[in-house]
Amino acid sequence: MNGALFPRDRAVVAPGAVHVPGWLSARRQRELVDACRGWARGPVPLRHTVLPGGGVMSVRTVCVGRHWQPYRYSRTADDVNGAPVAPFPGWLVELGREALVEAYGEHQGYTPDTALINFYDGAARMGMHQDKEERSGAPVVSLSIGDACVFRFGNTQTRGRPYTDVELESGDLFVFGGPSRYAFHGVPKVLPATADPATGMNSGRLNITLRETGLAG
Ligand SMILES: O=C(O)CCC(=O)C(=O)O
Ligand SMILES: [Fe+2]
Repeated sequence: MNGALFPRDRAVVAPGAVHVPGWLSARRQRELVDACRGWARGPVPLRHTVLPGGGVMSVRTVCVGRHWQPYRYSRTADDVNGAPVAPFPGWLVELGREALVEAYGEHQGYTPDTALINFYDGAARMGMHQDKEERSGAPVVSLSIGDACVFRFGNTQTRGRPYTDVELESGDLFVFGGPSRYAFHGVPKVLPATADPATGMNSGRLNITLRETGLAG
């Protein structure tokens, strides 16, 4: 938060992985929360993704642009209600570009076409995984709003160590690209009741990741 007692420093967590604390203003956070609430109302509802082995993710997700299900993208939410997903708005492309300029000093024509919007309650978490359904090697832009969490950012080889635990707070930007694009990462813990209601999130954590899928059509 901008009014934090101890300002947190920007950090390069690994080559190509940049954490920018407090990047989103309170107003932008509220706008994003409103937009995400709208997408959660439809045409595809928030859902707990079911994994091929039968496991159910504790996070609830809705997608924009393309729908993600393990482990592919489609234009329709085939494992939810079959509806076409909401279109990816131009302002979110611009936000992604601004994020890359902030992280790397340039955006190199970044054109994200898909967002995964994850809602975490206090007990939700996300296991270590790679984002690798995209054909494009462009960076992933991650925005966090609401309750803080522990974000674990690892290496490209294994789910385990070495990794770095980063506390992501409301308004934080995290970008991973280049040599870190396919690093394993996850959310071992949400820190309940740390959200400032002024961000529009009374409880829980909202995370938005922007991706360039590189898929045609
Ligand atoms: O919630 C986060 O910070 C990470 C989300 C994530 O890794 C994903 O949606 O693939
Ligand atoms: Fe991910």
